[in-house]
Amino acid sequence: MESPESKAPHVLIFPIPAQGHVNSMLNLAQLLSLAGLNITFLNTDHNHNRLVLHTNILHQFACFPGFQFKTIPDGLPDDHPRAGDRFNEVFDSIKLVTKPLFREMLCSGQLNSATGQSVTCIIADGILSFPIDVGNELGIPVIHFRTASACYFWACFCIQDMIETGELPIRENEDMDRLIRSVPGMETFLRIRDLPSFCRASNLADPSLQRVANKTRQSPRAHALILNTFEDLEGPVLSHIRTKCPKIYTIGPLHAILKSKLESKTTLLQSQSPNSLFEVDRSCMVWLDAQPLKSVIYVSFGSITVMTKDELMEFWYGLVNSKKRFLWAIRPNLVTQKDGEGQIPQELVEGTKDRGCMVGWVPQEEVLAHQAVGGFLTHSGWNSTLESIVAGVPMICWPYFADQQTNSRFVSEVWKLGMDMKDVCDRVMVEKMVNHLMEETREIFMKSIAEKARLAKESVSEGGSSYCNLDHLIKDIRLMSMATTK
Ligand SMILES: O=c1ccn([C@@H]2O[C@H](COP(=O)(O)OP(=O)(O)O[C@H]3O[C@H](CO)[C@@H](O)[C@H](O)[C@H]3O)[C@@H](O)[C@H]2O)c(=O)[nH]1
Ligand SMILES: C[C@H]1CC[C@@H]2C(C(=O)O)=CO[C@@H](O)[C@@H]21
Repeated sequence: MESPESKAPHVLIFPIPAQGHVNSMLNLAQLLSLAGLNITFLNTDHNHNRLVLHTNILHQFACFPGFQFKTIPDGLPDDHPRAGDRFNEVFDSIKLVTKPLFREMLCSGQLNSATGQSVTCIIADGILSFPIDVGNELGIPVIHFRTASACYFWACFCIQDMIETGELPIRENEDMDRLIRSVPGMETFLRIRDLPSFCRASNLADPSLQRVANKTRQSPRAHALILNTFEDLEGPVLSHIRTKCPKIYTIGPLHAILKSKLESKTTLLQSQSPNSLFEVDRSCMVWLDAQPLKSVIYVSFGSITVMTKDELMEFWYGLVNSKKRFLWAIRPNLVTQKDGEGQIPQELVEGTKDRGCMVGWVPQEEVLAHQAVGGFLTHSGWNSTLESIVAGVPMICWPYFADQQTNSRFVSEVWKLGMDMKDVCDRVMVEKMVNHLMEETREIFMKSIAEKARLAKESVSEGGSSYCNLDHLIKDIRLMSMATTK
């Protein structure tokens, strides 16, 4: 017999094991916990250990009696890099190892909440479809949460149409600046080079292309779709997505809505730390404190970008030659091949000593909010893009893969929040772009990003679209749980 308490919603949250997915899902987990829901956050063993090692995450969630962490293997050895160039291996391993365990965990009741409640709703990463199958089998509603942008989601949704109209696969010697016609709403600005990176495959059977196209088309099977975006940013594209997925909860920027909800809860706010899988080096904040207002370009390529040593050197030379101050987060596994190894040229050593600061991993939200930061050279990961918008920091985009190619087109051409450097990596271009952003075009970009920052903050404030949508989502989850435990 179910007790009345068993009707309290118990939400299982399950991200794929990547920083950009884990941190936005953790933000959502905290928001739902604040609303009094029981939450189980299912992380891979590997990432859970990294989170525990580098953050105070256990302490941060300890105040929520209905919250628990559970872990599941991703099937990979601990020393696997899990970086962008090898992420297919992560997906293969999830399919082979994690998928059957996930089903088993739900069937066996291992994922019941701390108080014994069974799962009443699953919020699963939108790039995975097996949680929908498991949910259907067990009568548990599943909500898809796609952590990337809506513009990318829509481009992925249209891959099948691009194939049918012959726009894909991209032909040899194709003009990458040719406009794509089969993504409704983007006909006037979306070029081949701006498509999700997986569309660059010459073979339609390419596993990454197949995955992203197929999984995106599964979202209408979910009870609803959560997107970490806001209506005033991606309204037009959201209208298109709504024709396929009518129930969409736009509740972003999640980091900003969480911050605004925590503002009145001083003790909780104080215990917050970045949801980082890497060790945060705070020494850069001391360095930033000593720099003049808006003088620093912050450089980071996120958590899974990899580049060659030669590419790194082009960025380094460009930054030093620009004569601007720079803060560069260089992850330990950012550089793949050990090409061009040798001594660092003296001019780089000197230029960095005078004007630069290089660390492994920074507290990015704090860095972007620092008064010394005037620009962001980014890989255009969606969290970074949203964090930059909220902080009002214009961007230079150097997309690496996935949604980043599309995000950077929107940042530069649609929203006019910065410049796109995609497919180019040379020191002269880096220098030129940095100088443009930090000097010539600075006022224009600052004005447009300040307006977007205002809209973002409005959306997460009481009465704003994301604020209200989060309330609706919570109500929906409560209703679902009453239906599932009847
Ligand atoms: O030194 C650093 C660098 C990054 N971050 C944080 O790490 C996150 C990075 O996320 P994101 O910008 O989204 O990049 P990725 O880590 O590359 O995220 C993956 O997941 C995102 C969400 O799906 C996608 O948009 C990206 O393309 C994909 O690569 C952000 O919250 C940053 O604040 C830090 O805290 N310190
Ligand atoms: C590792 C990448 C494969 C696709 C994923 C994604 C998506 O939602 O499609 C976004 O960015 C990347 O982290 C994921």
